[in-house]
Parts: sequence; structure tokens; C-alpha cells
Amino acid sequence: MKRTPHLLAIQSHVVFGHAGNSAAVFPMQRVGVNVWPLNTVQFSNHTQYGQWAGEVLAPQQIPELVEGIAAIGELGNCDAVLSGYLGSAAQGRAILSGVARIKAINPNALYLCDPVMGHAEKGCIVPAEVSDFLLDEAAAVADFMCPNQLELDSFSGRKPLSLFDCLAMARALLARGPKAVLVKHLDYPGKLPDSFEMLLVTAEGSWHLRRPLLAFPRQPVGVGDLTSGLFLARVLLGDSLVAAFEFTASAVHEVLLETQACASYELELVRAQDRITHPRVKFEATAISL
Ligand SMILES: Nc1ncnc2c1ncn2[C@@H]1O[C@H](COP(=O)(O)OP(=O)(O)O)[C@@H](O)[C@H]1O
Ligand SMILES: Cc1ncc(COP(=O)(O)O)c(C=O)c1O
Ligand SMILES: [Mg+2]
Repeated sequence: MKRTPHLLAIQSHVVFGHAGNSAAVFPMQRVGVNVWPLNTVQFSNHTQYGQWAGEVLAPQQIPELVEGIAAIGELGNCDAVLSGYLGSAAQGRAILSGVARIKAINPNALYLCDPVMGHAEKGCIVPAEVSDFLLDEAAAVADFMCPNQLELDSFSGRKPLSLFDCLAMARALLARGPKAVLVKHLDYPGKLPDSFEMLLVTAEGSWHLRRPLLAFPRQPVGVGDLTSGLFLARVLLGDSLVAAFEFTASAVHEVLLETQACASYELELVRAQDRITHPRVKFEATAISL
């Protein structure tokens, strides 16, 4: 029987609704991965509501929890680490030390970093020290980086002029060390207004994917977290990077269709669960080059 992969997911938890681990854990489990959720913050709700209660996890808790798993002899079973929203740069450094600890026991373990930097227009703010940490330290260690366009702009220090410019920017990020860069959400001059586009860049090539842009009265939150989680889960389950990319786009689209049909602000993950595992519409990526 094929072994079920294990994934340590280090990101935020919200009590109500879906962001961070609260968006990614259930879908990753539903597609067949054992998830070890380690919550960097526990907030009442995601920050786009403009108010929330709760606390950031003390950074030293991260290595302590990782050591606790090592102490029961299970750390070597960890196949991958995923990190998302960070409460502080110190938390980020604690995650990198956890990644180093896991890779020392299991050199095949993968690290996916979703460099959550926030959207000024969405009101999601992360401290400047977190952005600096992601640029200067995390990119050098991560196997996969999954920025959205704003995060890619921040890595590059500029906005793109075209799709090919986005590709050049993603390639520059790839050159900092990751095996793959997944741009979860492209935005560039000339992009078709009714399309939602993504990019996958690896050492082997680059692929572009287009799916319909759905209309929402308020943009749903947690889509990026769902995207990076499903991508890593499918890679662990044995998909090629391109197959994982296509599956992820299709499954996330199904969740957004269900969310739109329910006129819900929060992602309808429970209602969409069967559509996540078996997306009805399959989007195909197209190879592109500079
Ligand atoms: N097909 C779609 N139609 C409309 N909006 C979408 C679609 N897919 C994603 N979005 C929205 O686009 C925004 C950007 O998503 P993205 O950059 O991938 O992640 P993040 O959630 O990290 O911001 C999000 O607000 C998300 O809700
Ligand atoms: C607590 C928390 N975690 C994570 C996120 C990231 O969500 P997204 O996937 O939309 O980038 C947000 C966004 O507001 C948040 O408030
Ligand atoms: Mg995000």
C-alpha cells in the first residue's frame, strides 16, 4: 500500500471562517495527506474584517513543538513543511530552523514558502521586517515559493510590463534557489479582463494557465493559502509539478464556484469537498518561454 505523506503546515488559524491553516488543512487532508497543523497565530477571524481578537504564537514555541515531535521519534516521517502568514520575522527564523532540523533527518523533505506580504488594497498588513525576512532569508532556503503578483513585484522591486516580464521576474526568483516558483495570481498590462492567470516556473520550463475570473462583491480570502496547500499536497502524492499546478487551479476554481453560488464571503470548503477531490472542469497549462 502506498504510504500517506505527512506535511507540517505552519501558518495562521482562524476560529471563524477560512484563512491560513483554516483554509488549507481540510482540503489537504481531503486529497489524502496527513497534516500536522502548527498555528502561528490564533485569531477570531481573518484580518480583512478589519478587527479581530487573538494572539501570535511565541516564536520559541515553533522549535519546541518540532522538538516534541522529534522526541517521540516521528520527525523523520515529515515529508514537507509549508509556511504561510507569519506574525513576526522571529517566527520566520524559527520556521527555518525547524526546516533545517527536519531536512537533517529527512533530506528529501520539501519546504514550500508562501511569502504572504499582504495587500494594501485588501487591508492585509504584515510588518516590514516580515517582508524583508521573506526576501532575504526564506527565498534562499525554500524548495517552492508561491508568491502572488504583489509579492513577486516586491521580490523584484518593480511592476511587470507584460506576461513575459512576469516570467522574467519569476525566473529571477527561481535563480535565488527554489526548484519551482508558482505565481498564484498574475497581473500585468494587457491581461484579459475576464481571466484569472497563474504561472509555474521550474528549471525544466514555464507554464501559463488561465481560468475564468469570477465576480464577487467582496474578494474571498484564503484563496492563496488553499492554492499553495493543494499544490504541495499533490506534489507529495506523486504528481509532477505541472500536474499539481493544473489540479490546483481546477480544484480552487471549484471552491470559488461553490462560494459564488452560495453568495458567501468565506470559502465554502465543506460544501465543495467532493469537487476539490474531483474537479469537474480541468484547466490545462500551456508551455511558454521567453
Ligand atoms: N477565479 C477567480 N475569480 C475571482 N477572483 C479570484 C479568482 N481566483 C482567485 N481570486 C481572488 O483573487 C485574489 C488574489 O488571489 P491570490 O493572489 O492567488 O491569493 P491571495 O489569496 O494570497 O491574495 C484573491 O482575493 C482571491 O479571492
Ligand atoms: C490571519 C490570516 N492568515 C492568512 C491570510 C492570507 O490569506 P490569503 O490566502 O487571502 O492571502 C490572511 C488574509 O487576510 C489572514 O488574515
Ligand atoms: Mg496570500
